[in-house]
Amino acid sequence: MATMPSHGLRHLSTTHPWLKTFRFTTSFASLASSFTEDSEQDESNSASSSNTKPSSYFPKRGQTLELVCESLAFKGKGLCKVADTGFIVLCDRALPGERFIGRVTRKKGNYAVVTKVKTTSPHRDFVDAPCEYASYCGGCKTQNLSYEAQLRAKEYQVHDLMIHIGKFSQLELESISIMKPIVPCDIQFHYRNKMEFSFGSEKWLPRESFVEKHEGNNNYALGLHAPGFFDKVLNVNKCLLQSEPANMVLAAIQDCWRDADLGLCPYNVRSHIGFLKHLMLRTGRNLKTGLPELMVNFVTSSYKPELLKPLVERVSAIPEVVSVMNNVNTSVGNTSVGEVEYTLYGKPNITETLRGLTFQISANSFFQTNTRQAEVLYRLIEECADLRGDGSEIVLDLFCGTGTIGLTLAQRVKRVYGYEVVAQAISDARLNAKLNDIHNATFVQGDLNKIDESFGNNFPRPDIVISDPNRPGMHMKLIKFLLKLKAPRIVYVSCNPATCARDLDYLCHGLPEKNIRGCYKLKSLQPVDMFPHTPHIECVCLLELCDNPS
Ligand SMILES: C[S@@+](CC[C@H](N)C(=O)[O-])C[C@H]1O[C@@H](n2cnc3c(N)ncnc32)[C@H](O)[C@@H]1O
Repeated sequence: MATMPSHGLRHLSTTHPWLKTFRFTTSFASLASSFTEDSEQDESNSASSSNTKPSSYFPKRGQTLELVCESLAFKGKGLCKVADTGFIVLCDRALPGERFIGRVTRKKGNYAVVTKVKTTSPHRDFVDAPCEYASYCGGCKTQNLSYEAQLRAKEYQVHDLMIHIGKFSQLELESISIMKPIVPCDIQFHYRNKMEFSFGSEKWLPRESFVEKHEGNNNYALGLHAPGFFDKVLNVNKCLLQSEPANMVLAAIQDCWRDADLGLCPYNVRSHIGFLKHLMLRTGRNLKTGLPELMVNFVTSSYKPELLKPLVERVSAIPEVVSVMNNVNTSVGNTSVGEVEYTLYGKPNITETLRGLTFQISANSFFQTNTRQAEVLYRLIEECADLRGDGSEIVLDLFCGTGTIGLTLAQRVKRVYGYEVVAQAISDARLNAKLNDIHNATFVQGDLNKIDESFGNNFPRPDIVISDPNRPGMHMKLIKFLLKLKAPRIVYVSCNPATCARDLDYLCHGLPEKNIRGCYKLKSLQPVDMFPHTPHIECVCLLELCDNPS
């Protein structure tokens, strides 16, 4: 199989007529194009659909509207309807119940995007945001909403998407309890084990504090990109989502990196000149003591260890820091994965435990970002898998990453087969199997968007398929493969309820216009909150093969 990662959303926008008619439906399910990251593609589809269905109402760009936010849509945007028209507008940082004046900034197919000009009456469930950057930072968007209200909004979103995109009935979802209440995250701050900050030569400042343009090092920033700005960075000294020791590292670096004597300058994403690109902080756990251990990863545009030396000395003095890495990325792109990686201090990886197994995490390997809630998620997956435990079953782990799900099931099954596109993740998965003395797991690198007829020849028919794709969901080729494979049970783990609903629809109801028959029944759907204060929602879905597929 080829190994080029690709995005499977193209088929979302072309095969679903609802995408073209959402003007006439009421909920954010109809705004699925805005739920996806490949919005360029979907925008053009929505725009062309607006030509085919001319609307009687469309606000003008620059027009101000008085709006009330009804609910939260994908990416945490507030969904509002223009009074008397039902026309849908989306507004970043508008929260349910909030009445506000919004200015139309963009028309997107059959809906518009507005920016908030002024709140006229606040939203329901208001709480003070503990983070000083909460109003600007792109990471947390709903810190001002009580956690209970955040959970309600997420649950409502999944429910609505399952009805409008998944085409499941309210009766199915509610009366026979297919949809379970969302599982809350018991820790709502300091839950992230990985944060990536950017160095920038242009500090982003909120309008009210923008007095004059700062020159020289005063304009340098280390933090998170302000939403919508690829070149401006909001300087942050602390992030309430990461661990306390990670905040100590961030503070230590902030304290010294601008010192002119050090000769350090951030990489400028416009001129492509400069040295420091990103700072990645990963928190793991010391297996002997159970205490946190930290990896600090400097991503730079070239290899100049002498320049990093003062920073390395500073952070390695923090007892929790056991690894300082340098990923050298010479490309003009903004990614943090280097072409070459150097260990500047300590060891090249950190460790973590999950479901009783040990995992080694390197700078660029994928690992669930909320370890504590991943325990909950994996327990739910295991419950859905409902293994007999007699070592007779075969598990197919699709989109296996570093093998974590498959490995946590391996001890109770005959064999696990894992597929994943990233080569490094596959070598990590094999290493993790060895580390845990697991010998019945096979991990194969391959692109699941590019499977052909031969896919499936190298493993026996599985009893259970686990599928955990990233946000674009499953490619139609894979859906067709699964419908042909007819494994008795599929556990679908999703981080995007919109594409999840679409894939469940295909697997359960088929696609009659393409002569594709669904053969699964949705038995349970469990939303899980892995990332409080952010718009992200995880779902664990159990599908069982129908006796008599309709
Ligand atoms: C949400 S992660 C799940 C990882 C893993 N199951 C876990 O729980 O840690 C999705 C994984 O799918 C992989 N992936 C994305 N597109 C893929 C493709 N086309 N073919 C195979 N794997 C892909 C990503 O590299 C990533 O590791």
